[in-house]
Amino acid sequence: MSDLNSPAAREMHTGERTPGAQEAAVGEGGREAAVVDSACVSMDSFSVDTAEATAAAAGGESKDDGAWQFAVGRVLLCRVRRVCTVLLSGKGHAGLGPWCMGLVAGKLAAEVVYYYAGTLPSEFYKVLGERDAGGFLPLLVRCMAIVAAAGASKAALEYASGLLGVAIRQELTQHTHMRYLRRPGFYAVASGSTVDNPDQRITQDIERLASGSAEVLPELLIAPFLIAYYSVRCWAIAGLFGPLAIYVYFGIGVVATRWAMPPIIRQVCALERAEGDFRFHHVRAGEFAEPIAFFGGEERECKEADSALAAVVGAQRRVLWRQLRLGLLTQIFSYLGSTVSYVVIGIPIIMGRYDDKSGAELSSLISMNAFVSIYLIFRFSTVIEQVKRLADVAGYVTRVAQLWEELDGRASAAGQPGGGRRGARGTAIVASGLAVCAPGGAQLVSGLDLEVGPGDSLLITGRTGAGKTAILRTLCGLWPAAGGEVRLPHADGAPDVFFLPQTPYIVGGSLRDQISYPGSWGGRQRECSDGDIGSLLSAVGLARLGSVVGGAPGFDQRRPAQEWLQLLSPGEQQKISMARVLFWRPAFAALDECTSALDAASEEVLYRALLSAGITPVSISHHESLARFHRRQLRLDGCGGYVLGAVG
Ligand SMILES: Nc1ncnc2c1ncn2[C@@H]1O[C@H](COP(=O)(O)OP(=O)(O)OP(=O)(O)O)[C@@H](O)[C@H]1O
Repeated sequence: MSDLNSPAAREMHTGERTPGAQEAAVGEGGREAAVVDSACVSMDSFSVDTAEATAAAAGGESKDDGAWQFAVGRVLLCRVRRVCTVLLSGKGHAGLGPWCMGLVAGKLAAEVVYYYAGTLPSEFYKVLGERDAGGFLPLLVRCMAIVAAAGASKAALEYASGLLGVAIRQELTQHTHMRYLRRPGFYAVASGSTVDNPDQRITQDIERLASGSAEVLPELLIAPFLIAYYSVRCWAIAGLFGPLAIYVYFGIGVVATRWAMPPIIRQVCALERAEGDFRFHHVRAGEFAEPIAFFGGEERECKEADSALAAVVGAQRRVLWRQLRLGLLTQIFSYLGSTVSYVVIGIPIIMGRYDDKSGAELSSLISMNAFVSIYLIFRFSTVIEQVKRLADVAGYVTRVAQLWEELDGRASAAGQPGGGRRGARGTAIVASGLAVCAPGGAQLVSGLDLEVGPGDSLLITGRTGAGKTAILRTLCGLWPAAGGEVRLPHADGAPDVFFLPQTPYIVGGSLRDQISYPGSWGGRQRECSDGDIGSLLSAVGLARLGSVVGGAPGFDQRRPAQEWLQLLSPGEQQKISMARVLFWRPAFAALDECTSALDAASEEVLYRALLSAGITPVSISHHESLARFHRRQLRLDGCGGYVLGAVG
């Protein structure tokens, strides 16, 4: 481990997670975080993990595999344990433990059927060898019934295993949603670059983890029972030498796969990252099709897409290469297994153990012996093969757990005292000595003293990049205050400031959903009636939208977000956003260039509607024409300083 904790190894740390966040996760994590003991996520293993991820992402192997295996083993085990804890304490299905146990019981029952199917050849050897015409027909009927039952149980078990995969996926995804889609983690993780492609981890990696483990786990769980049973049977027929030889053979297989598995986990992680980047490129190209077409940027997009594809293909090749190493081992192990079975069967025969048997009895015994020992070897081979699949599952466990750990870090960092603080509730927006810093640490505004009371509207201006939006982010709590204090007015136990971002957010759903988004706000629930929709559309100058959707009967007609985006121009999207403010009637509205796409007349209509609804605006704008709707102006100089005064 020491070489991996060296400064050189630490230099490889990519910033995928900050050590501070990691320590915070250890110290202040949630219920599941507590399950992961601190040793699991210590700085040592973290260094190894991120250094390795860097190497993997670069497609290189900079480290000694032995140390990597140790780190993977320790960290990975804790992550697996965490996933299991989530599944076993699941809320959605009253825990998946009974589910899993049911499937294991089913598999064991099916094994009884397979056992009887396996002994049939031995019985046929005996009946046919003794030319027993009377026994042949009943045996044939029994054979058909047993083989049909074996086929039916295999199909039923595949169905049950598929259902288990779906249940695991639902449980893990809901657990992730609960942690991801809430403050403070969502904004930081979704908008930052702390873990790559969180969306892919939630939508795809969890699914692969679930389907993979639903197939692998029951096999591994029944393995000890079957191995014990067939060991006893093998011992009874071939003596102690039989199971002993097979055990030694299996031991060699375990050591070999232990050596070949970790590089696959690492490459699966790198592949998933490349897949996520590739998909992101296409999602973005679709989202920005119009600007790309206006720019004539298709050729460049094609080059970028090809280079993202090249990264995926390269990662796939590396995974296949690592899998070949493990595949060679598992396949050779499987095929050599049949040779071991000949040894197990042959030695007792050569030693004269069955010399007293007739020809038919010996054929029957050899067949039975072959079945028992080959089945025991098959069970061991299955374990080794499942380990190969487990390597892929482990890659997905790593990616999903990394996302959880990042969310833990965010949650606990939010609870820790930072440079600034959020003070007691009041009736005004107050900033005292507020220092605003960008996540990289660059100071944007310092020593800001500000109080905006009801009716005391404020316009924030300054050159591009001066930190106007940064002030709103800090007031809202999306960014922690680097120093000083923030206080927000409260009503119904929640902040009474509606923050409207620079980019309008149009959701999928009905017109009623658009206007009443986010459904409940600031601890308030409000019915959005047909009358509300009609009057709000008129207030923001969007009455035409009412007729476009077909009047009141069309207010509840659901449309995908994409369709709304085609139906509404950027200016109309801003009007819809303003309709939301008017619908929720907050005491204050923080408006970040919310009328930037509107003509002056429409801007005036919106601001008059806001003021007559008694909403105090705190606006960011480059439009001087907006000054007349505000009492005071905060001018940022772009160097950390500011001037606050009356509009004039
Ligand atoms: N997530 C981030 N990480 C690092 N720096 C950031 C981040 N977000 C914003 N910044 C930086 O903070 C500075 C202020 O950004 P901000 O969005 O507040 O500017 P602004 O004054 O609102 O500009 P504009 O008039 O263009 O909207 C910018 O230089 C920007 O690069």
